Amino acid sequence: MEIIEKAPAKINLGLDVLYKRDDGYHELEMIMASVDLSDRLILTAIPTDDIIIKTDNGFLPVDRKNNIYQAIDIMKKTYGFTQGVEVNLKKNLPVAAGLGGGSSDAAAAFRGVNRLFNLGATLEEMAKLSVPIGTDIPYCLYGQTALVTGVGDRVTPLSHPMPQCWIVLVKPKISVSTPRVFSKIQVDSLSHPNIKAIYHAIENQDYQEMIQHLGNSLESYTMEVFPIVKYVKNKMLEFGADAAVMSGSGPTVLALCKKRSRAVHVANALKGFCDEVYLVRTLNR
Ligand SMILES: C[C@@](CO)(OP(=O)(O)O)[C@H](O)COP(=O)(O)OP(=O)(O)OC[C@H]1O[C@@H](n2ccc(N)nc2=O)[C@H](O)[C@@H]1O
Ligand SMILES: Nc1ncnc2c1ncn2[C@@H]1O[C@H](COP(=O)(O)OP(=O)(O)O)[C@@H](O)[C@H]1O
Repeated sequence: MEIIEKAPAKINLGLDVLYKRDDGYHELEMIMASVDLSDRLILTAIPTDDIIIKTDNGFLPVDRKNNIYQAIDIMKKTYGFTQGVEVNLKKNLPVAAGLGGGSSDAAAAFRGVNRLFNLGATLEEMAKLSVPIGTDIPYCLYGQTALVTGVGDRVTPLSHPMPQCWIVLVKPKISVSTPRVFSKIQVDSLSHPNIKAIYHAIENQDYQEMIQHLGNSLESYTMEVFPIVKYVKNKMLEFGADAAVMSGSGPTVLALCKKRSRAVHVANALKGFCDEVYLVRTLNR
């Protein structure tokens, strides 16, 4: 039997870093959503007690350094199934992009193993198990527009998905290390977006109000170190995006457009500057 799971990219419409916690992590307040650009995992039970990962992306680790491996391993240790698992990973998401590619793959592995062996694990149980692997995984397990707080472990789905729109994702040809960004920021010097305003705009399904408040505390650091990220954001606005904001720790910048024709125009214009340009839709959930 094989199980197919999609691993959609996550975006941060709002990301506020509140303070550094005693455990060394940062307290965050975020509004996150998912888009229709996904990795695909095919999970198959195997008789030997192994976790085997095969992927079309030759740059990814396929051992316990892969988030998928860690997710399956912790589920095996927690729920005690004896069979092994083979995972075929079709990698469509850019790596180290700020789109939660590894985290979403891990979330898909949690869901897939749960289904493959009928473990009966709840979302809450899997989210709790997932935090040591990656603080973005709890959101990816829920996969719907949500207020996310704590280190990323407290997920509160909103009663409405973010208003439908077209999104242009542009990933400059650089990789940004999330741990490095968090180790370098000075919380006192960060900007702080109004997360509550984004939250209420989405609850009111008010696209025009929502786009007024998008923001990301981590932009200032990533843009200072990688000016190309600021350049991409400015070009998106210059070519007519309704709004633009960096996703996560970057380097991907996302542009929101209500009209498809405008999104196509922005995407085509940005292809003149970056290779990795994706025209996507919000997942309506
Ligand atoms: C910044 C965000 C925003 O959605 O996404 P990305 O940019 O990674 O996509 C996330 O908070 C990232 O989630 P994730 O990529 O899973 O990070 P993790 O591997 O858990 O953490 C990497 C390192 O970042 C720092 N970290 C992470 C989360 C947090 N709330 N405070 C932190 O200080 C810690 O040093 C941690 O060791
Ligand atoms: N299944 C996976 N997909 C992508 N990256 C992975 C995966 N497993 C482990 N990694 C590692 O995680 C790091 C980037 O994770 P990723 O989630 O793509 O970044 P981001 O959270 O910024 O989107 C890379 O160093 C990559 O080697």
